[in-house]
Amino acid sequence: MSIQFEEPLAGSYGVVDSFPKDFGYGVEEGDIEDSPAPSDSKPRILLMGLRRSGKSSIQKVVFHKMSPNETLFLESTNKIYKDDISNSSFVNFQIWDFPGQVDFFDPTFDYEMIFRGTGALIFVIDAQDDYVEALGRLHLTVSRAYRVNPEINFEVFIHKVDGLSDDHKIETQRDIHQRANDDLADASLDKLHLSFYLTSIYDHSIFEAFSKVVQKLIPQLPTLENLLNIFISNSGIEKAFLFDVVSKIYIATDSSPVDMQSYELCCDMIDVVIDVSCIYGLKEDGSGSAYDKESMAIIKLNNTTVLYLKEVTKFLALVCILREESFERKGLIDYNFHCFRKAIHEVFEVGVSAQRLGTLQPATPSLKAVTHNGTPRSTV
Ligand SMILES: Nc1nc2c(ncn2[C@@H]2O[C@H](COP(=O)(O)OP(=O)(O)OP(=O)(O)O)[C@@H](O)[C@H]2O)c(=O)[nH]1
Repeated sequence: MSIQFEEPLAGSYGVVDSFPKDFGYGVEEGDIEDSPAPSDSKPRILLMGLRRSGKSSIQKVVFHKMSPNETLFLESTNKIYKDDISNSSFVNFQIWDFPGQVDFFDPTFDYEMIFRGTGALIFVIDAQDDYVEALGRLHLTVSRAYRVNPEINFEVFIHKVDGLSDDHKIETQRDIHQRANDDLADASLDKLHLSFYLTSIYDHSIFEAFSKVVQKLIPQLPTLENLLNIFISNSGIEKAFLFDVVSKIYIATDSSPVDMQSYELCCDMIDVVIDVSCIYGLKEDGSGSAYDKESMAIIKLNNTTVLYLKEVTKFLALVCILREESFERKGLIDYNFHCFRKAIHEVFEVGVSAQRLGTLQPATPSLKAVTHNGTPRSTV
């Protein structure tokens, strides 16, 4: 990998001469848009938890733009609801929303089949309720799933924390963490790792948590982070997120720490851009798309910060936060962005070709392979 710094422009910024091209798969290029994965072989993200813990609300708010208040009227889920979101999103998964009363001892419930093709299991606990029963159910669920497929990422959403004070949130998280891990230790399941998140549909925490869940399932994540690091350090940018536009999940960011405010700002920018584009960007007969190759936006804030959004792929947008003085070198930023965009396309094209040629050797061969929009797909 070589990066050239352009001398006269700025001491510390430069032109990105080339991004790394060989990402380990090293095969011919292919078409990024075709070869969709058959829907049943897509990896699953399971949403499980007790009744009324908030599973359907999470799925509707994150992937279907439902406003949080509307979830008050959601009916209870009675059977497994499979939501395939890959037509509109980079997130090429099926989200399976389970009814709260799922019974592992019911012979018609084929949990072996379900867990075998699962990438992540999200267990939702209602933090506003007594969570003793939920902890018992969590233990039963994860221990069953782990025995069938130890590759699953186990994620616990301590949900509805909007009703809790800051102290109470921390105490609840500590208590749930402690009890859940004690239960696992008692069952000699110390290797089973649980990750915990405090979430609410009434703020951005649910999008942030889902971002982290999805990132763990993207085999190219280190490459994407590396590309973002190279891009921002050569362009004088403070923070950059690669967003899945439809869900506002960020699938990668540079390695500087994420602060919630920056993330919220970037999410809000996507909303503004898509809303304005829907109103004023479509053709007179209503045809066209609110998000396409031409999509880009610049928002200057009153604190000398600039937000810069640009289209990367059909599903992805780059949103950057930078200072006004750095934005004076817009030409340089745009040139570096051009190289960055090309590299991102190559990452996913290479993945698709490898899959087509059957030469891909992902980190966990039993589960992950790359699909047309870049996310892993099950090979079971
Ligand atoms: N305060 C608060 N309420 C929430 C949150 N998420 C969901 N809810 C509410 O919780 C209630 C239950 O939500 P659902 O999404 O139907 O729960 P579920 O887990 O899918 O329920 P079942 O389908 O019965 O398993 C609804 O009234 C939601 O509005 C949250 O983050 N905060």
